[in-house]
Amino acid sequence: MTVAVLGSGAFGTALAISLAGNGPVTLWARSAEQAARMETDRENALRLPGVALPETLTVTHSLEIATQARIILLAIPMQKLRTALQDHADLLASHTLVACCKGMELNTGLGPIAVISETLPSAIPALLTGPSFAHDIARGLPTALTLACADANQSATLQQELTTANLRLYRTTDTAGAELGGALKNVMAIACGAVMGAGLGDSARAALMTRGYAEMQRMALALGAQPETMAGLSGFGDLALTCTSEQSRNYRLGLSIGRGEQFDPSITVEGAATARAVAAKAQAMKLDMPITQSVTDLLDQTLTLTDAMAQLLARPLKEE
Ligand SMILES: NC(=O)C1=CN([C@@H]2O[C@H](COP(=O)(O)OP(=O)(O)OC[C@H]3O[C@@H](n4cnc5c(N)ncnc54)[C@H](O)[C@@H]3O)[C@@H](O)[C@H]2O)C=CC1
Ligand SMILES: O=C(CO)COP(=O)(O)O
Repeated sequence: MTVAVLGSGAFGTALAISLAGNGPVTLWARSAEQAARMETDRENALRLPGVALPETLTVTHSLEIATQARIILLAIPMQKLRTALQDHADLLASHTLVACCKGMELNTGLGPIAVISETLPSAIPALLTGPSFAHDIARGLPTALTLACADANQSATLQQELTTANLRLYRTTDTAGAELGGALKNVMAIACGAVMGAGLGDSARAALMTRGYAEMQRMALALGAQPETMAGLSGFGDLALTCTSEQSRNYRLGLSIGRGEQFDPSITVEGAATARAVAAKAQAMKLDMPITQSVTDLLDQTLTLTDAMAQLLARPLKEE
């Protein structure tokens, strides 16, 4: 077994299903009960109902078994990643660890690659990111993602090993760009959902996506990312998907804000903590990121959507 996936949520299960088409894959579930249920039912009824688990996919609660694999995909939410790595440092050290989360750590402003490097310096950190919904991958629909690893040889090897029949990977060594694209687009998806939920229209959303992309680039380029990465799958591609589809949880959180409805707090919405982390980082870097700041204020309920839109529209006129 070459590959294991840690985290049996929607994305981890979908990736494991797709990778199982290449050969045996182990999916690690944090809960022993869930692992047993998935093994028996051959389905992740909780997060990915209606999709059968292939025979080459084994679900386990034993991290000793899962970490026999050389390549470990970490399908764990960004804000939980550090704890998960610390809790299992002895078993995960020296592996190739491919983070599959999209976000920025709230207390540190770091992305998943930096969190892996800080926590487990002997591991080889990489990132799998880009436009893809778990249900689409699990159903075998065509998907293209970005595999980012600072080491060019590792990046090429991982690209080969993690590409499947329906999951086409592009590679990059620009880990900063890949991380920031995935983190920042979630914030913009909340903004777009809010605008659509409030009935402000498709034109307003297109404006937000475009100015949101400018904001994403402002931070990413200041942090050393390549413009080509931002224009690729992990940046523009994922922004386009997440800001326009109700499959996105970030977008749906925005919709509920725009409609004045409650949102189930148990649903994983990476953009919420990330908006706050990005806003703090932007302030520290003296970067102008008004959409991110508005999303943070909306989430904190210190600003209404009407006032947020009025503020954005009243900003000084400038060149594009
Ligand atoms: N669902 C999707 O369509 C996609 C999700 N992603 C990313 O994948 C990441 C995970 O998202 P989902 O799987 O959708 O979320 P989810 O909410 O379905 O599952 C999260 C999983 O993480 C596990 N987990 C939480 N804390 C943990 C800890 N401390 N140690 C070990 N495991 C822990 C949970 O038990 C759960 O199985 C997020 O960063 C998300 O942005 C990326 C692309 C698509
Ligand atoms: O990252 C995703 C699509 O690429 C999934 O989006 P959500 O986390 O908003 O559901």
